[in-house]
Amino acid sequence: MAYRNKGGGDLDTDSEFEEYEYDTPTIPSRVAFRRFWPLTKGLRKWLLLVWVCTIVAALAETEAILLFGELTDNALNKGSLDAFRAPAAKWLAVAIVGALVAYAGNSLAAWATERFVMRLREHVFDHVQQLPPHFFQLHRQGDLLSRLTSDVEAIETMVVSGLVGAASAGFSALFYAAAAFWLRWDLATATFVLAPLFWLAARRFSGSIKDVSRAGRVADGAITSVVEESLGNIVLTQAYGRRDAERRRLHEEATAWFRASVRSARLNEAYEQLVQVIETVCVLAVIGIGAWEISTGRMTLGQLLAFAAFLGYLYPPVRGLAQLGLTVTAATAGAERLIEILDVRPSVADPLHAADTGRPDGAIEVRDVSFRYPGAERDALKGLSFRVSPGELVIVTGPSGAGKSTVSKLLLRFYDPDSGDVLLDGVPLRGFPVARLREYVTLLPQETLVLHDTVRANIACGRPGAGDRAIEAAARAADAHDFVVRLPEGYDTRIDPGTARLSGGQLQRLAIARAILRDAPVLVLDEPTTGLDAMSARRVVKPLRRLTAGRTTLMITHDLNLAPDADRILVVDRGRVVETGRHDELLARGGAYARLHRSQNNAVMDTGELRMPVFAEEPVFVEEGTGGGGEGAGYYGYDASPPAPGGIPCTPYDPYNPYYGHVPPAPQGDGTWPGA
Ligand SMILES: Nc1ncnc2c1ncn2[C@@H]1O[C@H](COP(=O)(O)OP(=O)(O)OP(=O)(O)O)[C@@H](O)[C@H]1O
Repeated sequence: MAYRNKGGGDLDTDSEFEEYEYDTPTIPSRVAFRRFWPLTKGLRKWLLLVWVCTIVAALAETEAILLFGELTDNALNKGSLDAFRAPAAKWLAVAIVGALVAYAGNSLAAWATERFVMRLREHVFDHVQQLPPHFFQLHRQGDLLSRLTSDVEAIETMVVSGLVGAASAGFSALFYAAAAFWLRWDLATATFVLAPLFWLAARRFSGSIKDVSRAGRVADGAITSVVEESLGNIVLTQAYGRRDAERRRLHEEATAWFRASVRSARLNEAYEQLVQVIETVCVLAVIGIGAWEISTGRMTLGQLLAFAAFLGYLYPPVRGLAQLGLTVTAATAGAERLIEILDVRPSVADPLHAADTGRPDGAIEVRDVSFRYPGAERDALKGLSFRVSPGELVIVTGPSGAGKSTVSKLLLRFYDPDSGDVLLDGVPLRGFPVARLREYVTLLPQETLVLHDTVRANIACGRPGAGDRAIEAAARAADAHDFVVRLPEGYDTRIDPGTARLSGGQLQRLAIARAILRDAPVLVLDEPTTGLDAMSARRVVKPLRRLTAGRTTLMITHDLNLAPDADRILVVDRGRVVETGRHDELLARGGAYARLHRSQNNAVMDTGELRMPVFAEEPVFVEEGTGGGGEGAGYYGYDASPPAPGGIPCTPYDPYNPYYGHVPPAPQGDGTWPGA
């Protein structure tokens, strides 16, 4: 698969990387057919039956035309009603049989092709779902949508026209031609000499039609992308007055589509008109030769009319066959786009012999792992090594782009390392079937993923088949039950990915409930508090602690407020672990972690109120030495627990308490917090 840089030049920055897109390979129609042929398994017998029906229907029409010749010569020419009855009855019977068979054949053809299209859609969809994350960064979502919808429909056209239309046109042309030869071989030969003209005309147009169809499909994908991206970013569009810019973007893609559509219509029309002219030449040739034959008495008028009728019937299938080439060629442009996707291989595969481990304890070892994203120029991880014991909570932190999220992708086996190994309970992850591994390792991603379904289904997707009690228990443990029951339909309230019904923090608590229900021995939390305001972040801390208790947890975070809770902290930089230890050890060491911590704290302490709880829990004044509220010397804290014996009075540990670890300031005269 070739990468193409829209701007040209070498691939060197990430943003440039995003600009890359795949070049759709061009393939001949027969290769496209061969590629999708296996999907017709089980349907082929029905296709054969469709063909039988087509043959019978074409035979019936041929017979009807012969009866028309007979009627002309015997009944019309002689003006005899007696000579009319028998052929007329026969014609009617043949027409009824032909109609019934054609109806049955066409209905069966529709059933078989729609079934095929359904299979194809599911096949492509299923395939896309296994593709690695970078594939989705390289393809715009709108383009993928258009491939899964309109390009699949193009294959439908290919199948309907290719398998059913070709058979129908082919058999009809064959029978009408045979009948025409049977009637008058010399006349038939004279007219068929002109038949290759149809084929030549189709050939002349097919290349251009394919090009223009391909351009149309690409433009169609681009339009869907622009619309989809624009609707997804509607707030940005409206708030920053980007309507004109968005309109221009749509206009550019729509112009490409407009050009392709107009050109396609012009090409098709030109082809149609050329074929009309060829047909007229053929008809004139037949009438000329026929007139001469009748004048010499070698042919009756009935024969000439029947012959002309055959030609009249013959041209549509012959034209159809030539046109069909064009239709199939155009549809192949859609097939190419699907094949391009089907050719992308998932980055990981199930092992031939799966490890038979049972539920693991959750010991993780990352052993000298190096990894580079496909198409990237730099390693994301370089010789990364660390271990996590069962039940440990390890925080992975470090500067942006250090490789933290890449670790989570390797742990869930979105990718396998290029060298080194990731092991779970001593077994390399490659030894686990992907589905089983993901039962053992649960990811809580940064963005909260919501299904278009009820709250209940959104929690239950952590463990399909979970009962209502288990769902409710998980929701309670995630501190979600109270707000869920206040929703209009409680657990049956429908939510969707863009829901405004629930806040970011509430959605995060639903995600925690889902992870609690999944009950995996290993958890990977990717920035669990990022994107949440201080209040919401504070509210997910308790549920997070319940979730991580007793599980091996790798928490990827920039939020060092959570760090004192961790058994160990790994500081990752440029794909390697540069420091490891507990929060206080690392602070005392004064290295990379201390710098990160300082920069974060400076940023936060500058404003102070960022970490100030606004209304959730009233700070209480704790009298020194008594542990109770009251007047006199003491400190402000979030609960009434006594200060550390002999130490500086300070609030009990709470990552979101602005005065945690500091001597609290004196209350102001009006009872408010200083700086509030
Ligand atoms: N799909 C991708 N293709 C190519 N390079 C990638 C891809 N995803 C990430 N990278 C690169 O790999 C490196 C590590 O990325 P990663 O997302 O793991 O960093 P991170 O530490 O999680 O950063 P952040 O804290 O900003 O999320 C970065 O240089 C990034 O640009």
